[in-house]
Amino acid sequence: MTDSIDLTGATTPPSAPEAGSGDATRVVYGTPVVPGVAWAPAAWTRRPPLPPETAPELPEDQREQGVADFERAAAEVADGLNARAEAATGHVAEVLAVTASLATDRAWKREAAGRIRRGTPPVQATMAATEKFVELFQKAGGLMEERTTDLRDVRDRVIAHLTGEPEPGIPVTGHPVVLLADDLSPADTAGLDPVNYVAIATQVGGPTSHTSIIARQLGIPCIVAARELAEIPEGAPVLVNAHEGSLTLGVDEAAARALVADDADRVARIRAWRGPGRTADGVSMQLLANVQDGAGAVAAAGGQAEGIGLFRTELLFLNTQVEPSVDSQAGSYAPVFAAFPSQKVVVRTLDAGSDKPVPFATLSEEFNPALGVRGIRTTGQNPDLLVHQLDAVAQAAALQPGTDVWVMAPMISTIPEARWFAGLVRERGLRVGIMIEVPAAAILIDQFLAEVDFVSIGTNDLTQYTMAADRMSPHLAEYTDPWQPAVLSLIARTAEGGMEAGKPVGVCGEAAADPLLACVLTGMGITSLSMAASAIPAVGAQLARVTIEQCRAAAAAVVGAEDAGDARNRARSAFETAPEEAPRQD
Ligand SMILES: C=C(OP(=O)(O)O)C(=O)O
Repeated sequence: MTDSIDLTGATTPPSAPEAGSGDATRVVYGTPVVPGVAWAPAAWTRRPPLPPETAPELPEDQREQGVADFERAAAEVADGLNARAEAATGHVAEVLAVTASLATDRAWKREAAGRIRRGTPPVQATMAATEKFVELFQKAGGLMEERTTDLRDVRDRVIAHLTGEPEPGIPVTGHPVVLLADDLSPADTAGLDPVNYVAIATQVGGPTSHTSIIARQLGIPCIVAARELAEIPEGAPVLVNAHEGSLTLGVDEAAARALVADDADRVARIRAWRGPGRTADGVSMQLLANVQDGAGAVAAAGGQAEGIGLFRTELLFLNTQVEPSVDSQAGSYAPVFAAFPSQKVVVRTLDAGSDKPVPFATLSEEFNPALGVRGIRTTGQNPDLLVHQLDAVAQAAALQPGTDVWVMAPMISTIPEARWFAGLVRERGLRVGIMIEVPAAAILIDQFLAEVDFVSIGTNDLTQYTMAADRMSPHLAEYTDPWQPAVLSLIARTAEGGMEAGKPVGVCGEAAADPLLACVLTGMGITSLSMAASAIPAVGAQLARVTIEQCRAAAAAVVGAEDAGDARNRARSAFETAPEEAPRQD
C-alpha cells in the first residue's frame, strides 16, 4: 500500500500545519460544506450599525412624501436584486429573486407605510415593520426563520437608499481574503467572486442553507457553524481546510502555501476530469444534474452531466397567484427535455409547501409547515393541480420523444399514495418513481418499490425528518448533516431494497455532491447521484480514483458510527486502509 489516497476530503485531510515563527497555532472548527483549502488574511463583514430606533415625529405635511420615499427605496432595492437575478443562473438566480420579492411584499410595505402615515420617519418605520415580520417569521420557524436574514438584508438596503448611502455588501478588498461573518445573506453570497473570496466561514448557518448551496455553486470552500469564529481577528492570515472544517491561525507561510498547492492539484484534476461517471475499475455511476429551468438544463448539458436527476418544477409556480395553464407548464418543461434529447430527465412534481410556499396550493398558516400540507399532500386540497402538471409533462415529453422522461413525487409517505400516483403517471406512459425523504418510506422501502419503477433519495429532507432537525435552522448544523449514522442507515436500507427489487435508487439531495459521501453511497449500491451541475466534476474525479471494493469497504465502515464526525472519519480510514490503492487517473 502506498500513501493515503487523495480523495477530496475522503482520506486524511492535509495534516495540521506547523506553527509559524513563534505564533501558537489556534484552530477553530465548524461544519465543512464546500471542500477546498485556502490561505489568506481574514476579512470580517458585519451588517452596518442600525440608526436609532426612535426619531422625532414626522410633521403631518411630510408624511405622504415619506411614504413615497419609502416605496421608491423599496422598489429600487427590488429592481437591483431582480437585475442581479436575471444576470445569474441556478440557485443564485432563485435566491436573488426570492430576496427581491421580499422588498415588494405587500404586507411588509403596508406595515411600514402605515407607520409613516402615523408619524414615524421612513427609516424607523422600515426598521419597526421589519422587526414585526422578523418576529412572525421566527415564530413560524423553518424556512421562514431563514428568511429573517433576507428580510433584514432588504431592510438595510432600503435604509441605505433612504439615507443616500451605498447599499451594504461585502467589503471589496481587491485581493484574496477569507471572508468571515456571523451569517451571510444569500444575496451577499450570490455576488462573491471566487478569485478574491477564496473561502467563506460563518458562525451560524447549516449545510443545506441557501448560503451553503450558493457557495457550492460558486465553488468557494465554505465552513458553517464555526461557533468560535469570533476568535479570528481581522487581517490575520488563516488557513482554511474545508475538507475537515478547520480554520487555523499562526500557520507557517511555507507550510500553508504547500497545502494550498496540494489542493490546487486536486482542483486541476477536477477540471481535467471528463465523464461518464465510473470508479477506477470501471463500475458506472450515473452523474446527473439538479436543475430548475431550461437555462440550468442547457448549462448542465454543456458540462459533464449525463442527464437530469432532479428537475425541480416549483419555479413557475412560486411568483404567481394562479395556477399556470397546462400549455405554459409544458412550455417551461420542453426546454429542459430538449437540452437532453436522448438522455434521462427525472421530473419532480410540484413540491409546494414548507420551504416552497405556493399561494394557491398551500395553506397560509400552519404551525409546523415542514410537517404539514406539502409535496404530494397538497393534492388533498387541490387534486387537479397534479393532474394538470402530469398532462403538461406528458405534452412536453411527446415533443421530445428521444428524452427518457421519468416522473417522481415528493413527500410520499404511505403505500396508497404511491400506488395512486403511479397509476396517474403510468396512464400517461411515463416511468414513475417516488422520492424517499420521509423515514416511513425508507423503512417500508420494499413495499414502496413494489409500486413504482424507481426511487430517488432526497437527503436534505430525509435528514431533516430523521433527525427531527429543521434543515433551514442556522443552529442545527450538527444534526442536519447527511453523515448522521441514522440517515446513512436509512440510505443503506433503501439501496439494499433497490438491489433486491432490481430497481434504480438515486440520491438527489446535497449529499450526492459531497465527494467522500458519493464514494460511500456508491459502495452502498446507489445507482445514480444527482447534484448541482457544478459539483459533478469533483464527484466524478473522486470516483475515478477509487475501486468499487474500496467504496464497499467504506460503506461497511460507516455502519455503527456514533455521530456524523465518526462516520466521516471511518470512511476516510476505510479508504486509507483498503488493501490496494486505487489506480490513479493522473
Ligand atoms: C432534493 C431534495 O429536495 P429539496 O428540493 O427539498 O431540497 C431533498 O430534500 O434532498
